[in-house]
Amino acid sequence: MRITQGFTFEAAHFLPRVPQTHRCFRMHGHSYRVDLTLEGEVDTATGFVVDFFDVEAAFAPLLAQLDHHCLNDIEGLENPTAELIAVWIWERVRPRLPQLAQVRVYETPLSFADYSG
Ligand SMILES: Nc1nc2c(c(=O)[nH]1)N=C([C@H](O)[C@H](O)COP(=O)(O)OP(=O)(O)OP(=O)(O)O)CN2
Ligand SMILES: [Zn+2]
Repeated sequence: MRITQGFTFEAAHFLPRVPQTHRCFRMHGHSYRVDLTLEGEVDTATGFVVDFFDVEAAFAPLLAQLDHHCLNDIEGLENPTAELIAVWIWERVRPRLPQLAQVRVYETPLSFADYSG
């Protein structure tokens, strides 16, 4: 069974490694969405793979770091592409939630990156 909990946050960023003529070289913002997918057996007692509340609690400190911040200022996110944000989240959430199977980061409603370790 796979379950998914979604989160949203607002953040500024720029992409320092694209050409200066690329519009993403300039500071701008996105309404990001993060989907955390967890995989496992359904506990017969609770009916849960993992309690969604536990997913929220595990992600809360990261959400606080990301929301309404400039992502480039965050350690490990100096080049905050959707791909590298997904890796950054994976590395910090997986130790708390070993059932984590995928991190999906939407930079726009139509553009996202998936990471599964
Ligand atoms: N593989 C990736 N490509 C791009 C990334 C990325 O993270 N991974 N990021 C960007 C920029 O952050 C850019 O800001 C993306 O957003 P946007 O310019 O809004 O892209 P849209 O295509 O939705 O813009 P429209 O205005 O709707 O055309 C670029 N590439
Ligand atoms: Zn961008």
